[in-house]
Amino acid sequence: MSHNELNWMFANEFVPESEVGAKARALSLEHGIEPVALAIGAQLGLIAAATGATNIVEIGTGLGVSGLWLLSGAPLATLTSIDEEFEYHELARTLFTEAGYPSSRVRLITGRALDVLPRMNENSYDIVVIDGDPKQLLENIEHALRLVRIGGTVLLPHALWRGEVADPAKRNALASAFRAVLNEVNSSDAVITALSPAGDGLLQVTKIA
Ligand SMILES: C[S@@+](CC[C@H](N)C(=O)[O-])C[C@H]1O[C@@H](n2cnc3c(N)ncnc32)[C@H](O)[C@@H]1O
Repeated sequence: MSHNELNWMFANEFVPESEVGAKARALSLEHGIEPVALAIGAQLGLIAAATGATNIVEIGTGLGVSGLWLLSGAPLATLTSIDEEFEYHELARTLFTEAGYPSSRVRLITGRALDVLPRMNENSYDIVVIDGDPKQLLENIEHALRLVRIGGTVLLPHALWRGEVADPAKRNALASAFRAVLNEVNSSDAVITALSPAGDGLLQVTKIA
């Protein structure tokens, strides 16, 4: 195994997950949902804490693994999380409650992201996490950059999409869409960007203008 692979595994296994988080992760896998990697979860929590986030939006609740990490860093924040699956929201609600987060602070909106996002206020949120349908990545990024306030951050787990983004031989639609997003934010003067190779990649984009 290469040094990079060892570091990657160590960084992922180094992070302790809460009891409810581990339960949500196990349940997610049972339901065929891919939760964010541990290292990504920890990074979401850290960014929520470091930015003093009070208003967070998430596209793709799943059973709440990423949401629990976000709230672990900003326990007083309000999380608005969108998912099209009502059953997932029912389970996620139970898990958020079990973790001690009241329903007043976890707003679960059941619906399709592209129906819900246009109704949300622009320049209003500290963090927007995009973890919904990757086929709608370009539209979701556009909405996320609209919703986040100046100084706020858009977070994109899976930004390296299964190792395909870094492989120029992979030219399928998803790999190309992720590459297009990376190129676009990299060349924009309106944002500051960092790309972490942890998990399946985490793109971090802070809006500065
Ligand atoms: C990768 S999972 C999210 C995992 C979650 N963030 C976590 O860390 O546990 C993607 C989620 O997006 C939801 N989803 C897929 N397409 C969607 C759409 N068009 N609108 C809203 N939610 C969608 C799926 O139901 C699924 O729960």
